[in-house]
Order: sequence, then C-alpha cells, then structure tokens
Amino acid sequence: MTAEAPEPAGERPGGRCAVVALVGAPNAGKSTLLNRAVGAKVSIVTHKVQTTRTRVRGIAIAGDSQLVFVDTPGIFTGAKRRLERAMVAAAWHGVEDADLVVLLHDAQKAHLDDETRSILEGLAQRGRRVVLALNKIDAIKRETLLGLAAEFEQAARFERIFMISARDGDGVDDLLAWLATQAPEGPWLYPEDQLSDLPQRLIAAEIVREKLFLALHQELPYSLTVETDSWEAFKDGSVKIQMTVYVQREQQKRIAVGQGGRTIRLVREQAQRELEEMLETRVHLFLYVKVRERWLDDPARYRDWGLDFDG
Ligand SMILES: Nc1nc2c(ncn2[C@@H]2O[C@H](COP(=O)(O)OP(=O)(O)OP(=O)(O)O)[C@@H](O)[C@H]2O)c(=O)[nH]1
Repeated sequence: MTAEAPEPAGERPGGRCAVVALVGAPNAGKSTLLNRAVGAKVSIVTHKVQTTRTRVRGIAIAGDSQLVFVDTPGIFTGAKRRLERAMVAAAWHGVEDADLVVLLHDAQKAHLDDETRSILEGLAQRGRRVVLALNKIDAIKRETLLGLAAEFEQAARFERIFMISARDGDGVDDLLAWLATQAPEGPWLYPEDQLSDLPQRLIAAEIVREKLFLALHQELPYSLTVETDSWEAFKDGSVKIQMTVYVQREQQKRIAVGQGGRTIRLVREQAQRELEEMLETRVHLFLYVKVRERWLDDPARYRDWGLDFDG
C-alpha cells in the first residue's frame, strides 16, 4: 500500500506521503495517539484489549506530508489456532507494506517484555526502519524512563526514540514532524476532500463493532466485521446510515441477533446514541446481520481492509 499511482498533474508538487504502521501491545495507547494526531475521534479508545481491526486508522497532515496511519490486529506472536495465525500473517503484511514503523510502548511497563522483544526481532528480520515512542511519560519517573530507553537501545536499533504522552500531547508534535520529514516524496493517498468522509464511515463501523464486542462479551472475537453500506444526509440535517454486520456461521448470527433480536437492538440503540453525539445530529441507524461464510479465508475481504492476505 505504497503511493504507486501516477502523480496527478498540478497536485501538491513536492508533496510527501507515508503509510505509517503503528504497532504495539494492546493498551499501549495507539488509539489515543491517533486521536491526538488526527485531531478527531477516529479510533475507539477502550479498556478492552484488541478491539482494533480497521486498517486505516487515521490520516494526519504535517507540513506538506500526509501520514496515513494503519494499524494491525495487534497479534504478532503466540498464535495457535488457524484464525490467529491468519491474523499474525495479516499483521506482518501490514508492517511490510508500510513506509515507516512506529513501535509504541507503554512506559509504565518498566521492562521490555518478551512479546515486544519478538516484535522487535520480526521487524529487524524484515529490515524495517523503526521509530520507538515511549508513551505515558506523564505517569512515570524520569529515571525509570531513561532506564527503559537504554534497555530498548540494547535490544534493537531505532531510527529515533521519542518520549511522549499521547494523552497530554507532550512530544506528539515532534514525532509527527519527524515522520513528515521521513515520508517519501509522492502524491497524497487520500485527496483532501475525501478526508472528512472516510474517517466518519470508519468511525461509524468501529462504533458498531465496539458495541457488539461489549454486548457479546467477546464471544465472537474475530469472527465479525462491520461495513458501512450507505450514508445519506437529509435536508433537515439528519443522517441515515445502513450497515451490515458479517459473521461466519448461522450460529454466530443467532448470537449477534440475540433472542427476539434483543442483542442487535441494544447494539443499534447504543451505537445510534454515540453516533448522534459524534455527528451532533439525528441518526437513523439500520443494522443487518448476514452470514458470509469463510470470509476469513476470502482474499477479497482482506483486500477490503487493505490487507491483501494470501496465506
Ligand atoms: N497516563 C496515560 N494514559 C494513557 C496515555 N495514552 C493512552 N493512555 C491510556 O491507556 C489506555 C489504552 O489506550 P488505547 O489508546 O486504547 O490503547 P491501544 O493501544 O489503542 O489499545 P488497543 O486498541 O486495545 O490495541 C487508555 O485507558 C488510555 O487512556 C498517556 O499518554 N498517558
């Protein structure tokens, strides 16, 4: 997913664009960082781990560079089941396609854990240039931070190390400015006028997915996906949004719909309320649950997420 399209005449001469893979353990603060970088609620902050599936998570503009942040399902190691192995492969594909990689680490974890170590090994094997961002510096002592940075430096080679607080914004501008200078020259992947619409559709799908996860208590961790089918704005300012929740099997559909439609109704109400707050207007949300068998084995699905999965 690099900028391969021919540069449209007269558009952003001298512009730069980078696909930036944001990797890090669950709860490292990826969503918080993106929200700050993008300046809008583009990803969903939640305490639950691994809520992340959508590929393009945010688009930030820094100087004349467009930074397209993508993130990965957040699993890089320890996969046993076929499904998990597919997610691991997809995660690495995402990293391989990116121009730059930012490894975000929760500095409250005072030491480099095994999972992060193996992520670093994987990145080195693939020859990726990696930037380390030690996050949550607002919550820890300076000495601890310096010790941690030294530990990372011993374990791997980093282009740069940034110390940031995604929550408070400290250091985030420096990180973005540096990424902007590293972005390859080329046309922007997303024209400026698409930027407003794309995140909204992604956010809407993410909101529904999050409500489903919460309602189902993660009974269907990876087996569902949500797509925005249509988005219609009316003269009175209200919006009609239709989405489809895809599951793999009839039995999963029954779980997602719930007895007498109770679950999906609850999800719809909660998601609609949040969408109304976000869009500051009335929203008519329609949710459909459909079975799309073996979609996890269907390369076209992965391409829809930008994953191009062929394994
Ligand atoms: N103190 C502090 N807390 C932070 C900071 N950044 C994120 N957090 C908190 O850390 C928790 C996890 O943040 P998220 O942004 O959801 O983490 P994530 O990496 O996107 O998590 P997944 O989507 O589950 O992979 C949330 O409670 C955030 O409020 C920070 O700079 N300082």
